Amino acid sequence: MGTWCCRRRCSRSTRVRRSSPSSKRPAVKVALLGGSFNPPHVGHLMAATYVHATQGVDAVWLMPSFHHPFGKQLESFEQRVRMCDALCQETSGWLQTSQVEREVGGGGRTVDTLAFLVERHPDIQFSLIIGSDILRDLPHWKDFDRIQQMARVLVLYRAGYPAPNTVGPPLAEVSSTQVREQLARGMEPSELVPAGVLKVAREAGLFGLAIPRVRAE
Ligand SMILES: Nc1ncnc2c1ncn2[C@@H]1O[C@H](COP(=O)(O)OP(=O)(O)OP(=O)(O)O)[C@@H](O)[C@H]1O
Ligand SMILES: O=C(O)c1ccc[n+]([C@@H]2O[C@H](COP(=O)([O-])O)[C@@H](O)[C@H]2O)c1
Repeated sequence: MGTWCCRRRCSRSTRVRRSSPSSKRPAVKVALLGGSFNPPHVGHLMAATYVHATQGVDAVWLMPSFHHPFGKQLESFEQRVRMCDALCQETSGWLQTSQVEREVGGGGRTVDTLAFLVERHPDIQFSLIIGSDILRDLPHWKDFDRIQQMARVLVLYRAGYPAPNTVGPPLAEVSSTQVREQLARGMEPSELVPAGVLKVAREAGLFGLAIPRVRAE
């Protein structure tokens, strides 16, 4: 019986268990939450927590975009991965960061990422989480029909974006845009972003923040 997680060199102790072909274990269930994560915030954490708590999944993987399909200008992939890792530290280990979009390359289309993951992990059943704000963009997504064949799509009710057939109650009214705006005004968005995520952003001077000076002895 091996263990598996979304990153080859995962340091977390709570990895997703993989069932061997001979065992009768049910398939491992993983929900994917793709996004810019520029930066990750408590809305992402609440969305992932809600799905983990109610939708019968073993793990949730944050999938930061490597190339954003609509060309959004973002902080570097490496720094967004570091911030996602810091968000994952808020959980017992069921939330993990996947760097799969770097591996897949191309235009960052979700259908391509999902096809890659389905082929790589035939023993995992995937769900795809999207917030209800995304519904208006779906006509511009590549092959959304094929996505629905490969994964159960969970549309969460993002506060401010009511839509039919969403799952669950309205989630937090918070966005990365709001966080970036607060940082630009010199405010501390400590109620919107976990402290560990803010620490990464400050130390790396992301979002126009001044890098803290190290005082010489
Ligand atoms: N507060 C929230 N409630 C529910 N879903 C959310 C929330 N914030 C983000 N999401 C969902 O998480 C995914 C990734 O979102 P993303 O990283 O683009 O964050 P964002 O806050 O929308 O960013 P930005 O303000 O930069 O557009 C999307 O499916 C989005 O709908
Ligand atoms: O597949 C597509 O065509 C597609 C088009 C736009 C966005 N997406 C994905 O949707 C997720 C959320 O995007 P965003 O812009 O809200 O950060 C992220 O994983 C994107 O890669 C996917």
